[in-house]
Amino acid sequence: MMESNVNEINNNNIILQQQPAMASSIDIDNQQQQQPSNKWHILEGLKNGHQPSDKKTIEHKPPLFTGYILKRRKRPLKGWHKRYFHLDSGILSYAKNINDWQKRKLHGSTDIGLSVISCKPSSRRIDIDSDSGIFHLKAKKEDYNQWVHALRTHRLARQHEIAFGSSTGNDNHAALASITEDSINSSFCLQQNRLKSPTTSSGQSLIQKCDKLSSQSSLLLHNQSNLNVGKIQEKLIKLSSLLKFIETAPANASACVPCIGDLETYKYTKKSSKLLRFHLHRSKNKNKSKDHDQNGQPKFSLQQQSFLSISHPSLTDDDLTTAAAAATTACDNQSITTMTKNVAMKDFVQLANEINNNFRQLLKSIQDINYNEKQDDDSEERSKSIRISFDKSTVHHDADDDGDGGDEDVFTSSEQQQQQSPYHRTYSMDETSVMSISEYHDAEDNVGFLGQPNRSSDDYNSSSSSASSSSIEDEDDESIITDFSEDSHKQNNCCLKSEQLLAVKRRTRLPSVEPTNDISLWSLLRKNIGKDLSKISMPVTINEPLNLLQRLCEELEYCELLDMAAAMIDDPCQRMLMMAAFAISSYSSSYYRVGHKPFNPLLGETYECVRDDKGFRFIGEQVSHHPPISACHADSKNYVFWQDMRVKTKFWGKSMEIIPIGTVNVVLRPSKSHYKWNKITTCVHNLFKGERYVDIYGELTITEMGNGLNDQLTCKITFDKASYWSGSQNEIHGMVMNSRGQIIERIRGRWNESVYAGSRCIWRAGTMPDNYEAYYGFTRFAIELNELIDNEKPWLPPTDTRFRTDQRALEEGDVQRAETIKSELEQQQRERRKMQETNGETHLPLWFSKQLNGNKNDEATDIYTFNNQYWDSRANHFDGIDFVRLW
Ligand SMILES: CC(C)CCC[C@@H](C)[C@H]1CC[C@H]2[C@@H]3CC=C4C[C@@H](O)CC[C@]4(C)[C@H]3CC[C@]12C
Repeated sequence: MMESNVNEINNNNIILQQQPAMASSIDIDNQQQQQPSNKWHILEGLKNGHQPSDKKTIEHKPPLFTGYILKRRKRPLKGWHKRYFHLDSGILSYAKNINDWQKRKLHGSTDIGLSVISCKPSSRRIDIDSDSGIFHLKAKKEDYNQWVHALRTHRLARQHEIAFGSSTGNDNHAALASITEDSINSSFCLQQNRLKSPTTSSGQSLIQKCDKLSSQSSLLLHNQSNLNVGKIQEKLIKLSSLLKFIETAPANASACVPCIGDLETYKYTKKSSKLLRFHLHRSKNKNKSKDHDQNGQPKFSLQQQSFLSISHPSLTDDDLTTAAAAATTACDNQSITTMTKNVAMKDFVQLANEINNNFRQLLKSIQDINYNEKQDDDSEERSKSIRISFDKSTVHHDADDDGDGGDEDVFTSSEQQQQQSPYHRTYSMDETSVMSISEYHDAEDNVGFLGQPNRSSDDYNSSSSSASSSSIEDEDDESIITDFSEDSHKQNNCCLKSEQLLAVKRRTRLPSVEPTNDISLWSLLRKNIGKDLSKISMPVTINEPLNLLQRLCEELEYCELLDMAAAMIDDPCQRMLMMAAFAISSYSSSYYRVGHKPFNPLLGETYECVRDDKGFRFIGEQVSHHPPISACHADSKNYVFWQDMRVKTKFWGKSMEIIPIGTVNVVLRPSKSHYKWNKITTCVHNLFKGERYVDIYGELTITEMGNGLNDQLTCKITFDKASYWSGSQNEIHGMVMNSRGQIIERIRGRWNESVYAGSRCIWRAGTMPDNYEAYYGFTRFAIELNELIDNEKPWLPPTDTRFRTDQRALEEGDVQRAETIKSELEQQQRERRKMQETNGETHLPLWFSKQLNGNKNDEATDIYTFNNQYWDSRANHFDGIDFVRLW
């Protein structure tokens, strides 16, 4: 039922007709109880026929409900803690305990009318996917049913309130009076904030200002308790109440009538709107005309309806009808409401002005405090003697590097390092910041060189054969390091000494713009709440024309940072900073890439990427199918990089969490230091409606081993969850610690923009190419990854992704062909798997070997290491290799 309705919406067939009243909320409870208890299911939202007069169905003011629930800690895998939750008027807020709640020390709060709630009775889990994040909750046995019931009734009442407003003007006043402090945090504000609607009217900008102010105030309340902010808080509560009232009351006489007409507009815009065809990007003013009427006034009523319908997929097209009908009825009370609303708006403006002035004063005091603190910091920093010994302007490397590196330990001084460096070009960047090299290419013609495919195989043999002989038998990290150090001079030759260097002009745009996507993501995902999605076959239009192996290679976009780190032989701390910047930079491309997912590589698929201009060669292979695991290895004169990764994907109702499991390894050849770090979680919010955005959170810890010194450094980087409270997004902060736990450097920044160590910018993301929104949000480097260069073709194995036909068809914009081929290829893969199973065979990767971790049940911790045979074999045209035919 739900599905068909959603489909109808997606097919633009909104049926404007009344439906008979649905079951009461108690019936819905019963329905819910009939669901299998060991499965996740979603609490149904406002249903057909839930009309304002339908008093039986909607409890207008469900009773306050409070109590303790276990809440999963924000950092993944860190257990549960007991928290006090308070559910009033559809707003769920929580604090550490009841005392804190009474003192208003809230940890968070959300409007559950705007959330998707899913439950799993067998484990008493309740997950709330809200605009302020996902709450994973677990109730006590005796409380579970009551919580579910309370959440359901509050949610219905709240949705009802949002859709229809309170039934009379008086009710609105009552609601206004009864709004408690926590409604300050209501995601009503959050929603405004997230949607970042264009500010065309003064009212709208005030609303945004109010959002900002209330978040700032909460920060101040937490951090500057000695400042007199009580009064401001009071005013903010009032302001927030007014805002809520203004928002929920019908906008004006003309806004009432077009509600139904707007549904038509909605149908139309749905097809054309970039937002709704799941092509998402961060531009803020795109849908200006759609969100505003001719006079530039925001279409509040329409926004609310369409928001409800998509954000709450459980609301059907009929609900829209009902909402529209209710809005029309509300016109009868028009004059009363409009009058009250005008008064409220005046009050709002006055109050906002007062608060503005108050904040100015506060801001000034804080600036004074900050200024004093900064003075202290600066003097401390000046006194620090450790400085980057290497000067960015000295990274001028000559192209005539013969790379034969006769000496064992060639990297003993930074001067020598410069001579040995792989660069065939000169950096001309400001400060130490690193931009995408691809971007640099754009500016300077012919600066990139591709290793000639028919280079002498000796170049490779010398490096990899020796490595392979030792690394296969070496199991522990230490021995791997020894291995690298021993052949480091040989590895220096790896892909840089080419007899004939060929200037390659790489492409700067994809062959075709991304296709429009009108599939119903919701109908695909709704049955899979809480599940790992790797097994679901998705339509090809959800994909971008890159696969996961290529995305792993994309993590090397800012590999210059590794070269810089390698150059800092004598400065472990600065080296660690560069490693940190590199680890952070690998997430930056995700910012514009929320609209699509990469292709899942087929089992045995490989991807190589030889980049002489960047100084590395990369090889990746899909080594396991269930679970899907990708392994990769890259080496350069300065470093070796490898990782294996499996991705767990969880869908929570409105958002999707992507949890990569695996460890990234980098060995810097000159200092022989080995760095390891974990991966962190990516979450795509607003999958169905609103501005889809990606949040990356968790703690990334880089450890250094084997630098030959006793004092081994650790760098802890925290990727903060986007927070309404602090108004922050994409922020990271971290510190480098010595083995005694003393902090020796701090970093901060944003994973999508830049990283600073003190006031020094150590990395900055490259600018995006023109018109990137129409091209999957690809960076310049990403555009280059799937390009099949003629000279390379004869050297690639048949399993190389660049020969994959469905991906190529998608890249060329031929969606239908891509779709047909994709399902054929997946079908063939299933058949191969079946065959293997019946023959009792197991798949063995060609280029990586599995090291069992000893725990049979935990495949996630199996490690795949490079067997060092790929490049040798490639030089011999993969002679004797029996490739699976993948396409
Ligand atoms: C339904 C669709 C549209 C949702 C889109 C999901 C996208 C955003 C997901 C699917 C697979 C994900 C990627 C899987 C693996 C990695 C490698 C990791 O080291 C960095 C994050 C990164 C690169 C993820 C980024 C986000 C990602 C691309």
